[in-house]
Amino acid sequence: MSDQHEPVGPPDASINPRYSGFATFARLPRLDEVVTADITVVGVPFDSGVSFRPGARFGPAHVREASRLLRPYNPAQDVEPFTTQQVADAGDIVANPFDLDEAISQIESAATGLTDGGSRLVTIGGDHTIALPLLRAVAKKHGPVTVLHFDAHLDTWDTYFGAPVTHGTPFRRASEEGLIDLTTSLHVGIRGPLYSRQDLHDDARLGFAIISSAEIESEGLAHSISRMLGRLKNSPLYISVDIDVLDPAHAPGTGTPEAGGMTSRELLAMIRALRGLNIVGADIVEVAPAYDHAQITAVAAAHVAYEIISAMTPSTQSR
Ligand SMILES: N=C(N)NCCCC(=O)O
Ligand SMILES: [Zn+2]
Ligand SMILES: [Zn+2]
Repeated sequence: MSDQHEPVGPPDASINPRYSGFATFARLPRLDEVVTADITVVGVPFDSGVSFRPGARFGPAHVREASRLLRPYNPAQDVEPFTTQQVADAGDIVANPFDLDEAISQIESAATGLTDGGSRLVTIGGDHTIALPLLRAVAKKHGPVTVLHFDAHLDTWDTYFGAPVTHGTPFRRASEEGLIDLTTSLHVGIRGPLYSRQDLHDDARLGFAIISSAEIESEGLAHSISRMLGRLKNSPLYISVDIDVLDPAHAPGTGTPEAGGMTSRELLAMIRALRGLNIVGADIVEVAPAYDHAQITAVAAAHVAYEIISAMTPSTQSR
């Protein structure tokens, strides 16, 4: 935590209209306007890894725009995430749209640079490919991490068109590379058709347990939360939220929508339950504004990021 300096929060919305000015996440200061940040929000406008609808490269700008309405006090977690600690927006990481390998290494090195001073990253994508370089950066610092992955999709497939690095494959690569804890990692919200039964066997072998969307419905939210917490233990936790974990009614603006998903209320409740765990980083990916309506998806993503940042906030007002 940055001591000596009072945190700079968002400007007062009753003095500066919240719809004016450049969009940073939650109207927070830019990283270059503060001395250091405890939590850094960064965008990765990259979607060259998608298998279906493109457009998640425009996700960061869309989520920032919708995040203008967020307020400083989060009653659901009883925290002031922007007062207790310094949160700042680092802008966007440059990722080459024509060279996937270069993009991946640009993301890894930018993420490494942004976290070298101890700041934790909350990344807004971008398609799910970006989770791989982000996990590489996180595992360099923390060793293998618990991955808590909210998604309709497993994203542990092997290749698409022979390509090993895509938005459907980041967690297989991460598992193979030893970036994740194989005994504690978990998918939440899985549903929909697969390529074959084998997908589930491979997924288990790669280190993931599953709380499906159907299980949340049949067993209830409280049961799912306790199953989730039981699996996670207390190793360093990385949270990856593919916004398509939400039902298309709650998140139409995404590239590979699947019917029968979670509500935003359920997702926010599951994230709030992570408070107090050792969250070392997070991403929110797959927001594709071209398919969004009335910012439905972007509002959900902004709130997901806000709840994650709140869950990362120390409870004691330690300043
Ligand atoms: N990561 C996301 N959103 N989707 C992966 C879907 C891969 C497929 O086309 O089967
Ligand atoms: Zn997905
Ligand atoms: Zn995904």
